[in-house]
Amino acid sequence: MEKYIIKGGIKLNGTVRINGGKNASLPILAASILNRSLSIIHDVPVLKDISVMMEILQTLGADIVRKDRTVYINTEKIKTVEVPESLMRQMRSSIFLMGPLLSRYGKVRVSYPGGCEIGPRPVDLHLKGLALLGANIKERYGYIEAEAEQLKGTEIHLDFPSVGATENLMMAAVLAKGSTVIRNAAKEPEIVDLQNFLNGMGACIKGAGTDTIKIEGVQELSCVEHTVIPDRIAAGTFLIAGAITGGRVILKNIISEHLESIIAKLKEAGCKITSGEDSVTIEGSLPPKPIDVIRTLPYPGFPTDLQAPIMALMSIADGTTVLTETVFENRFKHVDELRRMGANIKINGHTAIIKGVETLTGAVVEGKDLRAGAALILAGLTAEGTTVIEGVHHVERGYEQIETKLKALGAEIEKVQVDS
Ligand SMILES: CC(=O)N[C@H]1[C@@H](OP(=O)(O)OP(=O)(O)OC[C@H]2O[C@@H](n3ccc(=O)[nH]c3=O)[C@H](O)[C@@H]2O)O[C@H](CO)[C@@H](O)[C@@H]1O
Ligand SMILES: C=C(OP(=O)(O)O)C(=O)O
Repeated sequence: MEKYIIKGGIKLNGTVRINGGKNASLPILAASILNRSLSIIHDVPVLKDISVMMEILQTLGADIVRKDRTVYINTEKIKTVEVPESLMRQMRSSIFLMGPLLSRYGKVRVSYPGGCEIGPRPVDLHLKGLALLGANIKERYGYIEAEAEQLKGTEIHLDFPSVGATENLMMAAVLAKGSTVIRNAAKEPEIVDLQNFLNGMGACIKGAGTDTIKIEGVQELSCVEHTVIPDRIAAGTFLIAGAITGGRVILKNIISEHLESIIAKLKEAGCKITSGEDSVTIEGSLPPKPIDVIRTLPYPGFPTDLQAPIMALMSIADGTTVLTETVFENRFKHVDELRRMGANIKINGHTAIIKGVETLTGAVVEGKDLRAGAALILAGLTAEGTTVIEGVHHVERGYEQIETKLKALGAEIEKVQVDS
């Protein structure tokens, strides 16, 4: 078993390059199925979820080569439309295979996807949308099967602006006959990136980034070359690392517009932040000021993926913060672990009331999901003494070599192998 061991209390100082986004890369890799030819994708992060998606594509018959940060995928020889259950269960994003396979081959068979346990994560909106596009869907024996000789453009109104459903339906509609309109679509930057990738291969999509996306079906698609947008959640995490240590951190390769909601909250916490064209600098000052209210919301609201990290910061604020999680049912698994480190947090339904304490203290804790793990690393960076964090495999789903990057900023952090 691997663990992170952190000696806290060091102000971080230096520059970190933010890698291409996990959440942007995953649907884009799945979308490479659509062109039945070559996709060249730059700045694909080296992460567990990405290797699972590449393994799935390879199992389906795609040729994949990674050279450094660029992935070359040729999907000309896809030979099956069934994704093995063992791979489906490894992450939530395996559901992205449905739209492209159904659209391209008229058939798909997958099991229910896995992923972090942050509350129920149904796929009803994905399936409802695919059915509206004309798919005949059967859910039986733990599998979802969908068939349609030719998907047909239609109007889809999402009950909730689900990121994954918007992306899956965009991919499904690209080769459908006629026009599709997705209303109440999610507006996340990763959806704009997917639109740009798909349009790069010849799709005709407009409106990503707004709540109405229009897709005019086309018959054929071709090769594409694309660079994935920077990971705004990793960027937010490193900004909080600067804030929580009272340090000075410069992020390179970011799109500052994507960070507006987190930057606004970190300014409320008393941090000095300056944004350049593709960089941002944070200067933290301790103790952080409390942020009165934080509510997670779909983009451009405060991202649920930064809820746990900002809670770590507010644990040492000079006052009380009320933080409400509105996107996921059960995303407070970090709270008990932060309490072990001395945090004073009360939970009332979906709301956490965080009374800042003067210092956190090192303890043995477990990151039970990806962002919970990140929050505990952040807490460990500020805590007195040594923090041992279990659950490295969750963190590695979404952060590329986080320990190496934090070390380069001056942190005392090691990833160690421990006999379990
Ligand atoms: C790979 C990826 O991009 N993951 C992100 C994506 O996840 P994901 O695409 O799974 O998130 P969604 O936006 O779909 O989910 C938001 C909410 O909608 C619900 N829902 C979703 C689909 C559905 O069919 N039915 C339904 O009820 C979910 O249970 C959840 O409560 O957006 C989330 C919200 O910003 C982020 O936390 C994830 O990091
Ligand atoms: C919940 C997350 O990812 P996924 O949707 O891939 O589980 C995340 O990135 O925080």
